[in-house]
This record gives sequence, C-alpha cells and structure tokens, in this order.
Amino acid sequence: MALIILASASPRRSELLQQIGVSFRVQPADVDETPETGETPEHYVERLAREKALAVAAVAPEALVLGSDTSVVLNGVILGKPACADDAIATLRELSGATHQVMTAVAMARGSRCESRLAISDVSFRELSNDEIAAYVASGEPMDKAGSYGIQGLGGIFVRELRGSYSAVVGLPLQETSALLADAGYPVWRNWPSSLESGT
Ligand SMILES: Cc1cn([C@H]2C[C@H](O)[C@@H](COP(=O)(O)OP(=O)(O)OP(=O)(O)O)O2)c(=O)[nH]c1=O
Repeated sequence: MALIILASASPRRSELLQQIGVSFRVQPADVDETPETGETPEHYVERLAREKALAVAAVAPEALVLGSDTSVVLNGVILGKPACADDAIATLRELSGATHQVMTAVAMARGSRCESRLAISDVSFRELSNDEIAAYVASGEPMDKAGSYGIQGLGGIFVRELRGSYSAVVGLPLQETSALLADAGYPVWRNWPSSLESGT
C-alpha cells in the first residue's frame, strides 16, 4: 500500500477517511484561498482541492496526497466560513427557507500529477427563527464551517432535504475519494477487515 497523506486540517475529513478503512497520515496544506476574479464556484473549489493536494505532494513525492475543499453556494455566490458571529448570523438568515448548493471537490496528487472530482449537492433549509439562529451561533459550531453550519452537528435540525452526497456536505465525498484511490491502483476495500471464519 502506498503512503497516503490527507492534506487537511479538518477533523471531519479525517473521520470520513477513517470511516472507509484507509490508513493515512495528516499533513495540512497552507494555500491562499482567495478566489480569482470572475472565477466560478465550481472552478474555485476544484482548484483549491488540487492546490492543497499538490502543495503537499511537492514535499512528499512518493505519497498519494488527498486534498479537498468545500464551499456553500447560494444563488451562485460563495458563502465561506464566517469571519465573526455577526457574519454567521447573516449567512444563516440568508440560508433560511432557501435551497443552496454544497460543492466539495477532492483531488489526489502524486508528484506533479493530479486527478480531481467535484460533488455538488442541493441542501434545503426550513425557515429558521432569529432565536434559534442566535442560539446556534452562540454554540460556536458554525465558526469553522463553510456556510456557517454543520449538517453532522446541531445544524442537522435545519435541513429539510438533501439531494446529493451526505459525506460531501460534511467535507469529503466518499464515493469520489474511493474512485480516485481505485484508479491509482488502491481500492479501499482491499484493506477492509474480514469477520468471517476461515471455514476449517
Ligand atoms: C456545509 C458543511 C461544512 N463543513 C465543514 C467541512 C470543512 O471542514 C469546512 C469547509 O472548509 P474548507 O476550507 O473546505 O476546509 P478546512 O479549512 O476545514 O480544512 P482544510 O482546508 O485544511 O482541508 O466546513 C461541515 O463540517 N459540515 C457541513 O455541513
């Protein structure tokens, strides 16, 4: 098995990669997350996932490096991580009663080569009251998350409907990630433990 590195500081991404039985080490990438002028959200998330993977692959050329990026997009506009509590409140007011897209890209780099996939999910929120938005922001949960919420946490109560990939919304699209690893010759299921008796 090749050395696999997850180029991410996100605890959610680590948990998701562990969930599918991959052994890996974590080495976060430090890349400039400023969007280019006129860049579409789709291009932005895929470019950032690739840049994160390639930044770490440049210093670990023997490894398979996974990078990922998640953005919440409302009416074509990227809503990033909140800068402060007021920013989180404003974002959640915008998401209330509306459908937004969660775009997550995953990239796999080895040396200077890189493959990537993009997963787009539609998430519909019910109407949120000002009191519950205030309580949610006070909990601290929104502060490190794209779109100021976590579907896997307290914010799960806001979601009326999800069309797409749950793991992609949380931060790492598992189907696409396993496809990239399989294409590189490392199907994740080869590492799965077996609970079956040998039969003799
Ligand atoms: C929409 C949503 C986002 N998120 C999180 C996933 C990501 O950690 C974060 C999006 O920020 P990212 O900039 O994609 O990632 P990150 O800065 O946390 O980590 P790194 O760049 O080192 O990989 O938002 C949730 O946990 N749940 C959700 O429902």
